[in-house]
Amino acid sequence: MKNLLHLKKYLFRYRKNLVYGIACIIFTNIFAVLAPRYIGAAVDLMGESFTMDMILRKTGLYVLFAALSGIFLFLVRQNIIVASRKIEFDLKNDYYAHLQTLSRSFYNNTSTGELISRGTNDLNAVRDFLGPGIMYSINTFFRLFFAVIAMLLISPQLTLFALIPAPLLSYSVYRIGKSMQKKTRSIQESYAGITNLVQENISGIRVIKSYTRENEEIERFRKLNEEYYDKNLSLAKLQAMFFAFLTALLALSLIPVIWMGGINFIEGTMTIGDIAQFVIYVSMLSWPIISIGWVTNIIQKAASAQTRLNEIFNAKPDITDSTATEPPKEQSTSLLSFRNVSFSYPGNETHQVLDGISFDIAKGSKVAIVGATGSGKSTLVNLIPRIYDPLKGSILIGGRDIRTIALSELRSRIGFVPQTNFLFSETIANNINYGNKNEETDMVIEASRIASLYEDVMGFPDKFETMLGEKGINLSGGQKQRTCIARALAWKPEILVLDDALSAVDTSTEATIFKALLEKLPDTALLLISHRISTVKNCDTIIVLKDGVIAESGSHDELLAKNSLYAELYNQQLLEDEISSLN
Ligand SMILES: Nc1ncnc2c1ncn2[C@@H]1O[C@H](COP(=O)(O)OP(=O)(O)OP(=O)(O)O)[C@@H](O)[C@H]1O
Repeated sequence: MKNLLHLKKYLFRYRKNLVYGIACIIFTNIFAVLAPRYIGAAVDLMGESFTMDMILRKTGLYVLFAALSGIFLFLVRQNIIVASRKIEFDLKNDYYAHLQTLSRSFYNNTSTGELISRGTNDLNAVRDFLGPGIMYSINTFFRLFFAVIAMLLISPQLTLFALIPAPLLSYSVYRIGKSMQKKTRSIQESYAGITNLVQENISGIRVIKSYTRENEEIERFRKLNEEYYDKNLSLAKLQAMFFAFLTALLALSLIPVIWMGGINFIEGTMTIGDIAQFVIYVSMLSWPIISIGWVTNIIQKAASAQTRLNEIFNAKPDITDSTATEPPKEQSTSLLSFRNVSFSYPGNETHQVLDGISFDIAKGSKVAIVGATGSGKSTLVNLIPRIYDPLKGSILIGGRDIRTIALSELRSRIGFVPQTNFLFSETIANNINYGNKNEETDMVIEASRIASLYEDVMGFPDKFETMLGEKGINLSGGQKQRTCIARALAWKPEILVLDDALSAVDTSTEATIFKALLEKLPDTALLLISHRISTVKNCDTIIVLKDGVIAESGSHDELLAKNSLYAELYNQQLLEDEISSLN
């Protein structure tokens, strides 16, 4: 329950709405409880000599009070339900904004379906508590308070009889509600499973098709969908029983009132009007009494939903932004320096992915990183924009430890093209211009020219305004990679990192892009991860990684002269090229 305390700042923010809402609850109940008095009086008049005028006056007053109660009820909803929607709006924004702050390691351990389910189902449960939950709790309190006073004024004995079934009514609703809640939770879990499957299948549609697994995937979906359907049906059955049971229980709760009221009438201690008034009060109390059980469930559901939301809200980014403006650690002529950097992934500390990495990169120099798959190349470059922080050692830019540079500044100096590219369902121009706040068409064109993308784009009917499908599905693999490179170039970076970002581009296009980079961006330092020696050999320095350690480094010629790892890689590729040219 204490998890719900997280909401107090939101409740405080909309305190005006809540206070007005509570005031309106008091008024709606005062008028609602006063109204039946006029029905009682009208019924009593009918036992005496009366005129239509007298009856009309009483019923007119009833209508007036009922209308006033209705107006205040409308204002209650206007204030409390509207406040709950505003809080839901703020919570959703805060949830999404918080997700944006979390580090890569958080996303490594949390599935997308889980995050979507928390941001929708759990948030809805919390909203139900803030709106109907709070509204019905306060309403129940005041309705009981005023109605019971009115009933006690007529007959304390009959009040006691009228309230006898109340605890049973509340408890039954609570128990059945609990069971409904369990079923609802299970439905939500099924739904999250379906969401995950659909999302994964649509993203992986190419793999599914190429392995002709369509029927298996359809069957997998059918099974999950069937499970979802069965669970929904079971809940619908329980709900149908629940409402039938409630109606019966409500009808039964009137029996003691009519029975005791009848005795009192015969004894002459109560009038028919009193009994009519009482019956109205009992009916009037039935929903608030039911809502005690219902609201208890809403609160419990909201408490567990808020616990799950708090797990996300309390998750802290591993990478914290720096506001420090420390002076440079060392007077450096290098743009980028690694100083004895070691790293292992969170949760897998026994596996040292990088060990004692040290090197320097000067402004404008072109450096390649090569090595066998899994040797730690991507991990190394991921440390530069602080996707992860090193466990030991430090990384410096212009002599400043990157942990002391504001993340926005650090990342604005780096153009990063990761191994797995990602494009938004937007126009090509907007994708290239993604990192830049101002539209600069010239820059988009220039970047696409350097990335050898310009001619391709000009061939599309809508040119730069061509809309991309999800993840750029309507582009070829090479076009996607080049669009991602253009996006990084449009950022005008000091350091450009290409992590195997040209793997889907043919050798001659790769060479053209490399040449353009040299010509157009002479001051940009390039860190290029590639398995293709034909490109790598043109770099000023080549760093060869082996099992997370720098095995050797130097220029192409120097490394060939060493006749070690790099030479082996080179000879192997020469051989592969020869074999493929023979085929
Ligand atoms: N998110 C992660 N969590 C845990 N371990 C990881 C993670 N990413 C990579 N690794 C591990 O770190 C090691 C280095 O991976 P990395 O991706 O840096 O290699 P790489 O040299 O870039 O390989 P490739 O050439 O295949 O891209 C591998 O053993 C890999 O299994």
